[in-house]
Amino acid sequence: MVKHTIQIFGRIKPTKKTTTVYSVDNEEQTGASLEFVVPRDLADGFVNNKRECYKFRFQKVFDQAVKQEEIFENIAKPVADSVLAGYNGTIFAYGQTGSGKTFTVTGGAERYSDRGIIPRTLSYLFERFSQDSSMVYNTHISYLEIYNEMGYDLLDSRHEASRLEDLPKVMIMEDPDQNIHLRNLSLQPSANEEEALNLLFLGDTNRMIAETPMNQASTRSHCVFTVHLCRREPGSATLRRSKLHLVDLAGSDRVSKTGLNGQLLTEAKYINLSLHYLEQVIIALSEKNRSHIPYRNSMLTSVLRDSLGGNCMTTMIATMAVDKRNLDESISTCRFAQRVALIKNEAILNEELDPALQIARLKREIQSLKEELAMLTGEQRDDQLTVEEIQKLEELVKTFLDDRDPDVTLSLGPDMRKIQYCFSLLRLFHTQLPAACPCLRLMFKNISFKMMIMDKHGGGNGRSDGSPAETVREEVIQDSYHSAAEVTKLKTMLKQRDNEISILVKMLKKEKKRAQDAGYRSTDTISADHGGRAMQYMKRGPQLSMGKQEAFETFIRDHEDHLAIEDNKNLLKQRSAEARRLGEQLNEARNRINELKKKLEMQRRQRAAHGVMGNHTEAEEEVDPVEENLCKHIEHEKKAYKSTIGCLKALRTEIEHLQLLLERAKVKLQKDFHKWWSQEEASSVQESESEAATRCRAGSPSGTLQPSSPGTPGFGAPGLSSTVRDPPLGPDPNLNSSTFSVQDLRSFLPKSVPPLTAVPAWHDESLDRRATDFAPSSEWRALSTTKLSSSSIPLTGDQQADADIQAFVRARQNLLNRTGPPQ
Ligand SMILES: Nc1ncnc2c1ncn2[C@@H]1O[C@H](COP(=O)(O)OP(=O)(O)OP(=O)(O)O)[C@@H](O)[C@H]1O
Repeated sequence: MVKHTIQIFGRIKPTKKTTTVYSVDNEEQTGASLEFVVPRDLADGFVNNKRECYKFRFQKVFDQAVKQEEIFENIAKPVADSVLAGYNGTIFAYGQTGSGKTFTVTGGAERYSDRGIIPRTLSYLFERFSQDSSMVYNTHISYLEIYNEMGYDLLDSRHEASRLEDLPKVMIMEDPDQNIHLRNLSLQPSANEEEALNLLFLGDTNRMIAETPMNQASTRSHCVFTVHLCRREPGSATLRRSKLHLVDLAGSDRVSKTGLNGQLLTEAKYINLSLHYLEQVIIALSEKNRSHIPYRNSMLTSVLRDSLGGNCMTTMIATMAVDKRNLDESISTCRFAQRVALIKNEAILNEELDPALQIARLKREIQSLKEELAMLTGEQRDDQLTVEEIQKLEELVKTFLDDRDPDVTLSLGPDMRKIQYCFSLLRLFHTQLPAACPCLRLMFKNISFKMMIMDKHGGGNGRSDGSPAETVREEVIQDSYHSAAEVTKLKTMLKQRDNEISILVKMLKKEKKRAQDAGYRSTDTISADHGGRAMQYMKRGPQLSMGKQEAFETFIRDHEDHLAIEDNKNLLKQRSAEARRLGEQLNEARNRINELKKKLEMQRRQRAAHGVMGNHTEAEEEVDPVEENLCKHIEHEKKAYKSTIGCLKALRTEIEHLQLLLERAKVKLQKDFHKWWSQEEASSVQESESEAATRCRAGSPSGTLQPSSPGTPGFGAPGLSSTVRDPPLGPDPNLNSSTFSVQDLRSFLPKSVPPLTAVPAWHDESLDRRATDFAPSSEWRALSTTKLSSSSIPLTGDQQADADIQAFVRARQNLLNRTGPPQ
């Protein structure tokens, strides 16, 4: 058992704004300290108007410039090491909204170097597994989100969550020993780093997609990413299970300060309540002689029960923003950390026996002891070997004979019946070999066991003793007498299978092409696995119409993440090219090694042949310089090969991460766009309605307005719900400006008015021309200078298309107002 107080670290988020006066001292003997100096006038009613200095102790404080790598090395690596040793570990980030919790735990969304604790820890763990061949490791991942006191499984791939409520709900269960179990939380196996990172990505994407429209999920919910580890020595019945929780808590901002109301206030209360219960648990744990710890008050404290005052090595990262306006929140975060530092945990090695394995091992031991006893007491077993036993022995002998290793052994245990049977098999084999020639003997070792048995018994007229060896012999004889009909039948079957395969290949190709056509992303940048989720999300919405697609492209160009995405794309291309180059180098090195090996083999054979001929001299027994040289060369090539593999592996990890970042950025763009688009549509409707109302009030239904006759461009058929405010100025000169929506217009029309033609004759070219000409520059400038409203665009009469065109023009106008036309 290891007694250990919770380790607390501070991390300060970089800022360009004026900061409060603070100092970090990491040189103190007792750890580190963080001190805030608050001018007395500012302190009034602010934090505590009696003090000017606030000093807090930490294990270490990471100031603004500290990079993710250092955070991982100092904070996460020691915890990961103890998890590898079999202890439970938890790292949780606590701090106000926007102070860098997600950045620290998961990482930034822009650069590979911004990878946070989770991806780095996964990378580290899998690297350690690969270095330790004495153990078998098994890893599972779970990802839980707690929002408004409800748990959700972020890794459920069966669900296409568009809302948080669509995700499976996770329930807390407690067994009689008061152990907590999370029902419905899936544990996903991950055999390597890539799979684990994919799970992280899946969870993060689910979290992002399922965000409530009103607020960012990361601010309002707690997330617990857990690595479940099981390790054992091969064949051992003892296994060690450990868990590593990596926790990104909701923002700790105080409700009173946030000025929220309505739904947000309810949520904030929940969050504050769960963080309040967390604080209560922490206070209770830091008080001596407290017998009751109120873990059950909230889901978060129930889940973290082991991490707080239990069997776990726990570390807290207090994240802080030090701009002036955040001073009081930072001080409150530090105060919380000081209380956490008082909590003592007792981590124990989670070792257990695998009952199934233990039983099997004991059974084997009993059997072996019985056989040994029988041998020692002379009580030989006289029952026959079973068919399975005989088959197993024959396989053992075959493997033994096929093995080129001169030190190979044949272990049969103490059962005399088995030993005798194997001897008889070996004798059979031995009598077939020309005794004088060792080379031939070696060659014969590679002759299949089946052939050997057949040879021994000649052309099938031997006596059948019913042993498996005999059965094999008979099978072989029968094989040779296959009738022509049988062969034809087999050939036909083969052909059928070939046909089936070619049909399947064609289908696969078609499917692949379809996926590529539909794909938003380019396949050279995004791996198939990673793309799945984002594609699902994109497919969920309706296909973008032309106008919307245009707006989307413009939106992307103006999006704040655009530059970062472009940078990452370029970096990805660069890295992919490097990876290709390294791959080619590897192939070349492999070929060179194979060539060298062949030469070496040849050299050895020549020398051996020399020896067999008997004309070798003493000198030839010595080390052959050619051989030695070849060996050195091979070693050298192997080293280069290994180091290239190392580089390629690192590159692969980086490429995968970049792919994930791009994938996530795309999902975010898509989501932001849909949100923005619906806002534009809504305001468009609102505006047109208010304009119409103004005109109605003025008593001027735009007197010149004429209901369109069939074939007249500009107005849709009754039933259109789009928001055509003005008749088009363009193609139809007969129509004057009007500011009616179609609904308004319809209310003026007699019921008997015949339906208007939905798609005017000029529509196609005109719209197509617009769609293609809408490329930046001329059209953009024209639009921006003439301040075109949606009414200046001729409409199609198609409800969906018209709505899109209207919204698009508005959106474009807004963008222009915001950013100016693109050059
Ligand atoms: N150490 C850092 N270096 C660079 N950027 C940072 C750092 N810490 C945070 N940021 C940036 O600050 C912004 C807010 O950070 P983050 O989302 O991690 O805050 P948070 O505490 O998780 O907020 P919330 O409570 O809303 O989830 C992000 O854009 C992030 O990239």
